Amino acid sequence: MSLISATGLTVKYGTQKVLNKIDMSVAPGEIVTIVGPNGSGKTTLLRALLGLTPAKGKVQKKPGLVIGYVPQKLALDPTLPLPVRSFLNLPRSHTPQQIAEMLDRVGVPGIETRQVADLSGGQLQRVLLARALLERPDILILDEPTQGLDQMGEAGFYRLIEDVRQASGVAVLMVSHDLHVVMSASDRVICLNGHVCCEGKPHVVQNAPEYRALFGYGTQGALALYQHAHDHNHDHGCDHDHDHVHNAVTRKDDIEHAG
Ligand SMILES: Nc1ncnc2c1ncn2[C@@H]1O[C@H](COP(=O)(O)OP(=O)(O)OP(=O)(O)O)[C@@H](O)[C@H]1O
Repeated sequence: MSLISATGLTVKYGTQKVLNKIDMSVAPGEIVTIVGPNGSGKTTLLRALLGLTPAKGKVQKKPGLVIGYVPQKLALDPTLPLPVRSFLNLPRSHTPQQIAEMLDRVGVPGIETRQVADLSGGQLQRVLLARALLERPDILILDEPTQGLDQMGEAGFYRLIEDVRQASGVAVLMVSHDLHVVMSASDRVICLNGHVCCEGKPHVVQNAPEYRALFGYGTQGALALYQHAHDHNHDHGCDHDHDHVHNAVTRKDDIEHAG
């Protein structure tokens, strides 16, 4: 049984349909990454799954599911004094030993007394991850967890996620722009553009015309890093017009079966 699933999930902001009939799920222990261009609805999908954004359709969660959520942005007043230890004790307190062990586990040992506002981007991401993990989640939901990190920082963070999964069996659903790392660190990739353009194992998705139409070899073309042969068939891809969802879903099915 999946931990969390969506069926026909649709979100509108005013008249703008941001998500159209999304079907997706995450199984126990799986690392699933959502990729898609800016504004394609990635954050909205996470928020709808979490019940933070009103949506039509169905979200089903395993009974008693514990979710560890790391949002894209931390809404903290930088002038407010907030040591790491106090931050990690929100919303529930933990023993000093639990906190010390968790900080060690995520690679930032001994920073309990540092101010959250003074942390580097990479340290803050790890503290946010520690806070989510302290809740002993069945699934981590991470929204662009490596935003603002350099390439080394990104790679290190994804290695850490993989280690955490190995050690605890936690499932991971994340949004990422770091396609190069995503492709190596995910069990499954969902390519989103208002609807699910394609999904499957990373190597299957990266060869899908829908994926190439979105990410191609352009500015975000991390694909070029590990695939140099040019394929001339990448023009007919994920349609930005949501009326063509039926075609995209058919294509999605083809890809899944091909994988
Ligand atoms: N609260 C809101 N009210 C109105 N429109 C919104 C709201 N939140 C998001 N949107 C719009 O919905 C669309 C999808 O936004 P979303 O943040 O989910 O995209 P995204 O794929 O996460 O983008 P990015 O990669 O830039 O983070 C965008 O056009 C955005 O402007």
